[in-house]
Amino acid sequence: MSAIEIETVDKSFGKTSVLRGISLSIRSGEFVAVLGPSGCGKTTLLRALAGFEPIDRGSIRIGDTLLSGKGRHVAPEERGIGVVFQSYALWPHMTVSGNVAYGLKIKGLGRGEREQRTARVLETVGLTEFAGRRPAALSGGQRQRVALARCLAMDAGLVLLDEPLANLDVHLRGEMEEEFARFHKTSGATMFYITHDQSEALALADRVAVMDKGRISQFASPSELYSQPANDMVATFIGEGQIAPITDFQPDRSGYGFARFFGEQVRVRSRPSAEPRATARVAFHPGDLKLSETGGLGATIRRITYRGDILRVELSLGPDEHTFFMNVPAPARIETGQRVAVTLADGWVLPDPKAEEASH
Ligand SMILES: Nc1ncnc2c1ncn2[C@@H]1O[C@H](COP(=O)(O)OP(=O)(O)OP(=O)(O)O)[C@@H](O)[C@H]1O
Repeated sequence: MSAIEIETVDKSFGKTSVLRGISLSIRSGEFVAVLGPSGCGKTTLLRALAGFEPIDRGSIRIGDTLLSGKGRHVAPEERGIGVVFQSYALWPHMTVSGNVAYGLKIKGLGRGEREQRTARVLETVGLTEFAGRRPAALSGGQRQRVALARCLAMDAGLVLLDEPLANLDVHLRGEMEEEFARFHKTSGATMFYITHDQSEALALADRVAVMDKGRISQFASPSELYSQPANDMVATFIGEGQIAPITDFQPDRSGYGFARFFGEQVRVRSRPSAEPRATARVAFHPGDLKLSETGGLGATIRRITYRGDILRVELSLGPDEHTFFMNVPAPARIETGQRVAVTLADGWVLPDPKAEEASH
């Protein structure tokens, strides 16, 4: 299976620009999730990759083959791409094995090979005993597995999944996440997984492309998105991130530095290339604020929400009473209205947008 190169793809519907200069290099066998708020263009990108949607500009390649771009548009059925939609798209009148074998028949495979291959992929996805059932007699998760089996049978080196878990209950979602991970491992296929659920994206993907208003905001590993967001959108979208102003930022060129957080000196992380700045902004998560017994910043507890193993605490901080959220391990002896001292244990200094612009 070859790598996928999506280069500066634009797509508009009438006057609405939906994809704006999308570029993504996806490695062979990689599990990539595309994550973003509703309407940001995720499905349109998937449809462009699958060949259901012609693009206005740019190109899409698999290996050396140009699929879309420069006056060329390869038809969906000729792209060798498997697609799993949330609505499953199974034939209701066919059995499970009929659904899996159908594509093979169209491909011109003889009966013997069809049956053999169908039996093999049904075993891979654990559906052998359901081979004779019709889709109506299957659970949502089982239908998903039929759709996956179909991709496997067709030897799809690239599998596109559009919100495949959206119709499933929470329990089944967990099981199917494992199923997708297993499928990825055993098939070696490249996976392109669209979702607006970040826990799904972060749990499954090698790299996540965060989309915002038709652009890629950041394309990075889950841990990099979480701990080194490239901009405000990613910082606040991932992991309940928050942003606060800092002053007197002094980086030390090793990826760390010091700054003043509401006047208190804190240690922060930044890009090693970051320059000193009189004012900057720091991104952090609710778990990065800690209650302190030995001094720190004065804060007032505004609200406490019980979340099982943690308490989610809403605080107001600093002279302007900024609102922030902090996680406190439960149980804890704190109450609404209480004055407490907090410290910022970890934070990431957001890159300077002006410096970014200058470097491009
Ligand atoms: N065929 C179409 N004609 C006109 N506008 C369209 C068409 N398809 C999508 N759009 C518009 O393009 C934008 C992006 O839609 P898209 O379905 O790609 O977003 P999405 O990120 O997948 O959203 P969601 O998570 O809600 O499914 C939306 O504003 C949508 O209304």
